[in-house]
Order: sequence, then C-alpha cells, then structure tokens
Amino acid sequence: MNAKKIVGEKAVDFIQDGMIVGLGTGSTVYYSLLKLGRQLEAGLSIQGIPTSVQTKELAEKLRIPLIGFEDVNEIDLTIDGADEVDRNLNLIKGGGGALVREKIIAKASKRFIVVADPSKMVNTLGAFPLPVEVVPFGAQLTEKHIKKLNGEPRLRQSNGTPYLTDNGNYIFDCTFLDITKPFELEIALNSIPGVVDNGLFNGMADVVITVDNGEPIFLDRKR
Ligand SMILES: O=C(CO)[C@H](O)[C@H](O)COP(=O)(O)O
Repeated sequence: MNAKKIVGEKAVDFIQDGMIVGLGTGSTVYYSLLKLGRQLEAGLSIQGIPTSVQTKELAEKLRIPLIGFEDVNEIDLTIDGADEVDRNLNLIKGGGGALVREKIIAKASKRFIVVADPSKMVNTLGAFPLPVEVVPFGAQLTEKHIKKLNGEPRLRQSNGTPYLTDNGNYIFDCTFLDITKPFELEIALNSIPGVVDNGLFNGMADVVITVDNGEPIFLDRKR
C-alpha cells in the first residue's frame, strides 16, 4: 500500500472546474499533481499557484496552467502535505523548505486540504524538528533567541553549505521536545527579529486526509 499515493490522489476529488488551486510541495502532493495532470488532459480546467520552485517546475512539466499569485485575491482550495498532524489538526510543515510560501498560500485559501500518510499523525507535535526560516543577516543571534525558547536549533545544510530557501533564507530545524502549546510557540518564534516564519500551521487545516486500514479517511477541523 502506498499511503502517500492514496491520500494525494484522494485530495484531487475536492477540485472543481474553474477553481484556482494552491499546489503544495513534497512527495505526497506529487501524487495529487500527477492525478491533476491526468484530469486536465481529460478536460478539467483550473489554474494553479505553486508553493515552491520545485512544484512550479513539476506543474510546468505536467502542463498544469499556472497563474501569478499577484493576479488573484483568493485561492479556492490548496492541497499540501505535512510533516506532523496533531489531534487538533495543528501541523508541522517545512520539511521540504517551502513553509513561508506554503503558509501565505494556505492563509489565502478558502479551503486548506492536508494530505498526510499515517506516519505523520501524532498526539503532540514535536518529534519532527520544527523548521524556522531565518534571514541570513545576524542568523547567529537569531539562533540564540530561539535557544531561549528551549529550542535546539540546527542550521539545515545542503552539500556542506547552508541550505537556502526559495526566498534566499536559512532554515533552523529546531527540536523543542513536546510542543504542548503550539499557538504560543508560533507567536513567540515569529516575534524574534530575523525569523521570517516557522513551520507551525495552527488552526489552518480544514480537512486532513489520511489512511486507515488501507482506505482514505477525512478528519474535519472542529470549529
Ligand atoms: O511542508 C512541506 C514542504 O515544505 C511538505 O508538505 C512536508 O514536508 C511533507 O512532505 P512529504 O509529503 O514529502 O512527506
């Protein structure tokens, strides 16, 4: 069973003709994009807004029509993956480094659909190191402030040099033990000068699609 494929493909059922669709990043959304590409060939018509350069390139390969983010006021639906999902559908995202654009696009969306294989489902966030995107200028000081919040930051590397996001920034992957107060931590991290944003997506997911006994199941956010 390929759980990523099951949930990635299932999410495409939410897409309707004429929609503007936010296209997430990662190996689960990959399956959504493949299926979307097939549906476009069969006559569906949508316009996509990619959350990363990687997704933009894949969408172009699959001939998914794209529209500039500056040309829309609102996105009908966004499909994206997650690194962890807690029982209240709060998320850790950013394992693929796209968290800033992903959060901007999720926030602009009428509906935010998250695709998560069962390994991502947790009681409490925090086993997955929380990605924090940081401006390179003064990053060593920003790191010290993150440590004061009891985080253990590790500068993400790529081929022996600091990994750079699509926005030209660094990422600190931070271990916080259990994240029992995700809303407070999200605000505290984003209050540090130099932090662009962090991978906590609290209260944003409308629906999480995961797998139980080989079948897709839908978890709706309680409002
Ligand atoms: O947040 C993300 C990228 O920034 C991804 O959605 C997250 O890392 C999940 O990826 P995958 O579907 O490959 O497990």
